[in-house]
Amino acid sequence: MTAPLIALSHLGFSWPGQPELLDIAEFHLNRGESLFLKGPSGSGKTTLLGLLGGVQKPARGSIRLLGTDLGTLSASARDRFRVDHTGYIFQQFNLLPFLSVRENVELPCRFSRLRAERARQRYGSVDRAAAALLAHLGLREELLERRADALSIGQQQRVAAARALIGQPELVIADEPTSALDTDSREAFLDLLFAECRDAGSSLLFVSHDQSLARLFDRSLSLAELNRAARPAEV
Ligand SMILES: Nc1ncnc2c1ncn2[C@@H]1O[C@H](COP(=O)(O)OP(=O)(O)OP(=O)(O)O)[C@@H](O)[C@H]1O
Repeated sequence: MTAPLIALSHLGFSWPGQPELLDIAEFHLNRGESLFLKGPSGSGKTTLLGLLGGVQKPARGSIRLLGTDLGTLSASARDRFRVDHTGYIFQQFNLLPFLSVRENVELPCRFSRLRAERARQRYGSVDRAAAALLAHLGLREELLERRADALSIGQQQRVAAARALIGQPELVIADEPTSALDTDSREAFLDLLFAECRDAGSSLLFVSHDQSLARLFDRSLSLAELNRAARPAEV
């Protein structure tokens, strides 16, 4: 059996001056698995994603990604490790407005040699990788050189997904990426995202309030059930 992609053990975390927010005995995500993580507003979902990406450090316990304990890495090594192995889709997409669509998608390959190399191996060049991913996600080719802020919300979301997927990171993290879309567009976007993650062999960790999407994933989990520090109202 292969080791899980993420293995979290006895994690504790609190923001400065605040009571303990997360107390999680065990959590794992398998290679290639898609997981739906739900929880009410303020329950710590984004904080957990930050810990899994090595943005924050746990006060206790360990988080292993690909067998590496993130807590043993320096801040700069964690940053490198994150960009090599994790793609993010944020709720507000966080595209750089003054860059073109293509430049936004290629950004992770500027910071990660590993992802640039994988993109080249698979598609011949980083440019071609960006164009292919955008085409798979349904974005018309003539939009490639447009500024990112000239796109509709649905189009920006596809650009954000292509940016997360370029260079086949082992983990794709999506934090409420569909909240700005109507129900039909949400499911259509998710179908494309699943197909691309499958193709790249990436695991998908997807956070949302929208319980109706849970049935589309391999597994669904409630943070409140996992988290022993959850307030009773959250469970
Ligand atoms: N950078 C920060 N500094 C201090 N406190 C923070 C920070 N980020 C989050 N918190 C606090 O941690 C708690 C959990 O926030 P978090 O954003 O992780 O929840 P969430 O479940 O993702 O919420 P939402 O669904 O509304 O996005 C909140 O009480 C919040 O105020």
